[in-house]
Amino acid sequence: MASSIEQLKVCLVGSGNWGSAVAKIIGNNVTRLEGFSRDVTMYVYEEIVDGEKLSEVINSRHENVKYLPGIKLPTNVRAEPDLVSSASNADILVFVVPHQFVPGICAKLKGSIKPGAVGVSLIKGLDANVGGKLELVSETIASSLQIPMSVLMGANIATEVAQECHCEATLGCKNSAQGSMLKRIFSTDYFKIEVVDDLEAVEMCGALKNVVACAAGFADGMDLGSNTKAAIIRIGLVEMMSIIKSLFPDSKKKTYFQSCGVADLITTCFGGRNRRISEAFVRTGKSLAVLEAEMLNGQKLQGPATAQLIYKILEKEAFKIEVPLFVKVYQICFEGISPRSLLEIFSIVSNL
Ligand SMILES: NC(=O)c1ccc[n+]([C@@H]2O[C@H](COP(=O)([O-])OP(=O)(O)OC[C@H]3O[C@@H](n4cnc5c(N)ncnc54)[C@H](O)[C@@H]3O)[C@@H](O)[C@H]2O)c1
Ligand SMILES: O=P(O)(O)OC[C@H](O)CO
Repeated sequence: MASSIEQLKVCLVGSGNWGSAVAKIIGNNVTRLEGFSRDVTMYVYEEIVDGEKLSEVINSRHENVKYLPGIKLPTNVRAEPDLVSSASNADILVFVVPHQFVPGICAKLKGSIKPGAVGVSLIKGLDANVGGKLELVSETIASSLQIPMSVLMGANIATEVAQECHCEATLGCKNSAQGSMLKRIFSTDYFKIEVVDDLEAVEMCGALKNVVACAAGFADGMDLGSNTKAAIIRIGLVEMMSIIKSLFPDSKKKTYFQSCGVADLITTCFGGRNRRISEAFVRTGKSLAVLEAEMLNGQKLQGPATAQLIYKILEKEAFKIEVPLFVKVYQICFEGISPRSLLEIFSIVSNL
């Protein structure tokens, strides 16, 4: 960490829907908190929107018109299309890009990070290392950039957070001083943060709930009703706990009662894009890739890719756990089996 008299500078690596909502929070917080620089940079993957560069639109109108329209960003948040320039003098790096882009971003940032910088990942997804073993996104970033990482996960539909609806989130952090410091930059009177040290379980919850959301969306697409969706959420939670316990035996049960656990699972199965696209997948018969392109306006899906990774890892490790819901979501997304086969999970479910 930088010395206490230095003003800690924050960089958001990412400027999508969630990145922009969090930029609003951090941009406002650093203007009232002691010890932080007012200047916040936000890395923008440059694109042209209605004939203008998105980074220039954000800097002139203080609004991310593509990914978070209708929400004003603080004027001290500066959009920067050059990744290395945006991040190289930051003390706190907030990673908030779809997980698909993490390896490319880390490769570009390697060697350009300020000594003593710390990172926090808001990314809900998983990675695999060169040996094909599961790797947390926070681990990928930590090992690639040689910085300590924390994670922030929770029931946080970005637009609702940006509209200042009451929300909670879980900060997974192994170092209590870093946890307190990070809590300060994210906390507001409408965004409540709880710090826990069960980092791995917090991050895994954030990634795995997207797979359950796909199952919830398939059920919605088949008009199966609320009771069936509740059963899917329950089974999904049991399977999430089973996967997490198998991979991280020291993980704690109480973590599931944090915002990152049950709460995020519920919100994502009702209000998230993974649910929405999965419903459309059943109703229209179009591919997930086509629906992602047609319906998400540049936003990315995380659930199907996470289902695929988990399936491959469980297969490779020959795990002795039963996760029929996770397997069905993978098979529906990638092997062309009928969404109706999801109903088969009800005859083979495991219990807590
Ligand atoms: N949106 C939410 O409600 C929400 C809430 C909590 C967590 N999250 C998580 O936050 C993470 C980021 O999601 P988001 O919603 O901010 O993003 P998003 O899906 O809204 O936007 C996609 C982003 O990716 C960028 N991009 C496209 N191609 C790129 C490339 N090649 N390299 C780098 N960036 C590229 C786009 O410019 C855009 O900023 C995800 O892991 C998501 O699961 C999202
Ligand atoms: O829109 P989703 O499905 O990516 O979910 C958004 C958030 O993760 C909910 O907390």
